[in-house]
Amino acid sequence: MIRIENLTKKYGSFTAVDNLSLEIKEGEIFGFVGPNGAGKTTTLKMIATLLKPTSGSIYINDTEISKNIKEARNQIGYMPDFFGVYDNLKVNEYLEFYADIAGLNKEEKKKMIGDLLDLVDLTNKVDSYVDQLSRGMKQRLCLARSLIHNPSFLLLDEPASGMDPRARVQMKDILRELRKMGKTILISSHILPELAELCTSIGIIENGEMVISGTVDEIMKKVTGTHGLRIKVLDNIEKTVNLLMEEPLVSNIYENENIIEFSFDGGERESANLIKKLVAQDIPLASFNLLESNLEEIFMQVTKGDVEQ
Ligand SMILES: Nc1ncnc2c1ncn2[C@@H]1O[C@H](COP(=O)(O)OP(=O)(O)OP(=O)(O)O)[C@@H](O)[C@H]1O
Repeated sequence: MIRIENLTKKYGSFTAVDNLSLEIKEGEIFGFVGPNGAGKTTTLKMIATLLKPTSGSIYINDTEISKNIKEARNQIGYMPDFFGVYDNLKVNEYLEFYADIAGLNKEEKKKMIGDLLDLVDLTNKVDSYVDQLSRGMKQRLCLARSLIHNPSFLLLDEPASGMDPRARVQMKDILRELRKMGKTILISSHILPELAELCTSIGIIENGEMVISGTVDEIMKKVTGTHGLRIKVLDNIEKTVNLLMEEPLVSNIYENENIIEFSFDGGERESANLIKKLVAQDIPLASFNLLESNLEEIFMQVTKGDVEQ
């Protein structure tokens, strides 16, 4: 568990992180979202023990990190937003270098590097020069490096930035795999919809302050009071619309061919009940999704300071 209490970082008289608190439970993927310059990198660096907070506390499993920096570093894997330059270094040499720093013995090193190359799908690039890798490959190598000492917590600063859509999907698959392996992950991004489908919780930061945090569902409810849902039905559209009109949690129904969008004032349990009802009425439901565009709107809304906290 990572817990941050009233964290503040000042650069001279400028406050980059302002009294920030958050908690990330074990096994979560927490999305840390905010516009450029919001204070994400500064926060991640403080958790990674690379930057000293001006005030406030950071706990890893109930131990304040400044009390035992070595132990905190053992537990944390940090992937920075910029990848350094490594002239004349091959992929395996690069990972061996970091494995040596982490103090792995020969056998551990061989196994760990093999496993990590497999995880990030770079096994066939083991003899390539790091500088000659594509951007996506470099990002994946950097992720592998952050995992070399087998940390429980991962801090990833914009891991998919600059990647093409295919590479982003691949990065997301790797992150899901890491979650299955039991890692707790904090991932920063300035793109909210990209994180929404991956993360268990989200915090939105602006001007160093946490504007809103919670599960995607909770945030949607806090901001709009409702979610936007989109369903696709193969036929029986009129019957579906009539059924939806009878639902007290449904409003603003909009229909376009066999796609129906509506606002829904309920949580996941209520959504599940709605699906059950529709299917029980023989509605051929082909898909049922949360409207992603609403997340964009939320981000725009909260980062304009429109939201009451
Ligand atoms: N070493 C520094 N000295 C002075 N100001 C700094 C320093 N590092 C960061 N800042 C300022 O602190 C603020 C927060 O920066 P930070 O890099 O944490 O934001 P960010 O949310 O990670 O942004 P981005 O998405 O652009 O990476 C910015 O206004 C930045 O200019």
